[in-house]
Amino acid sequence: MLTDSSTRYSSPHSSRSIIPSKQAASEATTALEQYFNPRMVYLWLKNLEAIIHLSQALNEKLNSDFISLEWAQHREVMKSTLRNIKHTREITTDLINREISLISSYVTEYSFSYELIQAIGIIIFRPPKYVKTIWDTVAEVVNKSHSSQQNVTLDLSGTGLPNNKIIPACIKEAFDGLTQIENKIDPWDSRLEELWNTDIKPPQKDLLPYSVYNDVDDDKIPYLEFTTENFKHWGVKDPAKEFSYGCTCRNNCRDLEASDIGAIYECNSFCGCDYTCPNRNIQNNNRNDKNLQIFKTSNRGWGVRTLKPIKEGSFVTEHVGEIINSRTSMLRSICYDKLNMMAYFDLDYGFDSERGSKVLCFNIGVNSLDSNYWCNISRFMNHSCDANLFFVETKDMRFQRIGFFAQRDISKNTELTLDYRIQNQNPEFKCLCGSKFCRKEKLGLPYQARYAEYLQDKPWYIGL
Ligand SMILES: C[S@@+](CC[C@H](N)C(=O)[O-])C[C@H]1O[C@@H](n2cnc3c(N)ncnc32)[C@H](O)[C@@H]1O
Repeated sequence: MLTDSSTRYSSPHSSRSIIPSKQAASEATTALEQYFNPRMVYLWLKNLEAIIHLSQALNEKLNSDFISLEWAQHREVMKSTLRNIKHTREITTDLINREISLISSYVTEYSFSYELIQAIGIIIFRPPKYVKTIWDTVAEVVNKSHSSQQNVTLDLSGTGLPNNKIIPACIKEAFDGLTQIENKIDPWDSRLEELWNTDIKPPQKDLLPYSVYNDVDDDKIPYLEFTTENFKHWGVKDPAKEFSYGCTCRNNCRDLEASDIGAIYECNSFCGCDYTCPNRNIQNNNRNDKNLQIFKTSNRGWGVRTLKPIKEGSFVTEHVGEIINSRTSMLRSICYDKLNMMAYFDLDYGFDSERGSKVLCFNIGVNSLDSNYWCNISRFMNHSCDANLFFVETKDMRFQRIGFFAQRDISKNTELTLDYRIQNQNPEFKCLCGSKFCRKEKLGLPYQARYAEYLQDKPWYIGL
């Protein structure tokens, strides 16, 4: 709990107040200015406001520094953020003013409502159909828990994960409140759709960092925010010191070691080598993704291809997105899972950065990389059972990074693919990679064994 009393916030629905420190408030403002576009600002601001109204427990658990800013401060922060932030999209003053006024009108009209949630989602984040589906999904999960009068367990059967994910009571309480509001209010407002449809312009060519090609249909790439570096969502703790360990390679890592748990790591400050070590490509930002293109595939949505040949072992690009902690990832994944949206990349597999200990259970206490919205080109890379890229992780003490490297020589105009290893977790995934090694029906270990064999003796993690 915070101690300094520069700002005091009292929710009208609560007898308690939260007292943030000056530093926390200023950090929140800085984070907003640096990282959030107007849509995200609204999304998180209003979701947090909503949470205050709906659940004390959740309020304490989530982002208390930020929640505790006064509403007047929110507005000021929002305004300056909206005006100063750098966009990859065209955001006009008129749009900003209309968004502010629409949100304000919702706050006045409904205090907090399902409609407001929709407005937030639409204005900030996703087209209407996604918001509706997310809402229905969450409502379904929560309703189930009420009808059975017991904790709801997310069905993880078939994922290969322990089937023990219980939705905390505070989250159920929050969504229950929202569902009650939903029942009272007409769930749709044409103003929202109108705003969505009229004001959000497709990305301007010169603002997009990559070329885009579509000769399959008329689709435009989805509304996303492109970024070149990872950033941390609220509440993400840096990895504990114990997370890192150094290699004992000799010869400045020209004789490389393999990794222990199926992942490959870059060298770090715990290693004996120096910055000239060839196994430090991600941290030295040696990526080379200028010649990549986003293109529409005939059967798997968008994909990425290279317009120039790539040599085996080259560092192609980093996987960039938003680093979230396990709580945030659990909240988001309730929706993402059901919507078949991309899962996360777990950054510190096997290590709980919050408690600083090893974890046995996948995904609990670990930070993840979410590139469903903030992303770079790697977000469009499709899966292949015979992928031409592989990934390497850093054990960076500030936070980890993921790099994609060429598994073999890749000729120009070839699609770049990753092995999501998804069939091991989700047998429902219908792979359309078309490779002769496709494991549509060959799941599990046989493939892994073959993969290990394939990788043996390949010095493929050295950047060229
Ligand atoms: C990381 S996204 C890749 C970009 C995606 N194609 C798009 O248009 O946004 C992952 C999604 O692409 C699709 N996908 C990727 N590889 C696939 C494959 N081999 N077979 C079928 N679908 C695939 C699936 O819908 C998956 O959830």
